[in-house]
Amino acid sequence: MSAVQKFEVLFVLGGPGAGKGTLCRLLSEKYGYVHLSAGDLLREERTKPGSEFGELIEIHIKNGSIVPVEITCTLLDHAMKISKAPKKRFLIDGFPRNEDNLTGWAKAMSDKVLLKGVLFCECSKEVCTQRCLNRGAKGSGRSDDNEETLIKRHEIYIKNTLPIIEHYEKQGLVYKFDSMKAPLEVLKDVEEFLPSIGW
Ligand SMILES: Nc1ncnc2c1ncn2[C@@H]1O[C@H](COP(=O)(O)OP(=O)(O)O)[C@@H](O)[C@H]1O
Ligand SMILES: Nc1ccn([C@@H]2O[C@H](COP(=O)(O)OP(=O)(O)O)[C@@H](O)[C@H]2O)c(=O)n1
Repeated sequence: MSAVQKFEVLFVLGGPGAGKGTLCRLLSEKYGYVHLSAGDLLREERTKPGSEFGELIEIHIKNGSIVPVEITCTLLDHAMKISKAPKKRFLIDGFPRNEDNLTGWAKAMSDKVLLKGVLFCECSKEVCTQRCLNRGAKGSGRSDDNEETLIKRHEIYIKNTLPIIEHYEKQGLVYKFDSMKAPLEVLKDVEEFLPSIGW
């Protein structure tokens, strides 16, 4: 009897506005990897009629704080299960973002998923902030692309997310690249890394 094939996952982390979503979209278009953005899934859940979590999610997003992992992990798990992509290779964007995300994921998902690595989009706070403000000015419609929330998002990134990246770094799982470069250059750098994980 053959062993059940696990879903393969790359986490994509970096500051708010570092370009995680942009990179994931490029990779997904070119290679067919499934892009799952934790933030997008939460925003979608927030607006579902009758969602019991809508209000709680909006409070966290507006405040720049992190939604409890039970909610986020359930959304990710469901999205992975219903994915029809032929190759079960997932880019999980913006997760895990704090200790609660990390432990909740390990508890719920470690049997089903093989973590292949962590892509770390390195970008200065100034550039990240400007990108989010531009995104807001261009009509992202996001309740968190404003200066006040961005200060909090950045603080949470430094205090809660960087230690998660360090945790994975100790395991030799992190691939760092300069996401201040133009999107296609970022893509090219990441493409050099992919063969090392067999993708
Ligand atoms: N490498 C890049 N160079 C310039 N602008 C970028 C780059 N990557 C993303 N952007 C722009 O910056 C904003 C934030 O990018 P996004 O991919 O949504 O970041 P994140 O998912 O990390 O929040 C978007 O408006 C996007 O078009
Ligand atoms: N794992 C996650 C990811 C996002 N979020 C929430 O969603 C917001 C936006 O996250 P995002 O990944 O879409 O955007 P960026 O802040 O990376 O630009 C965060 O500030 C959190 O409030 C969360 O609670 N938990």
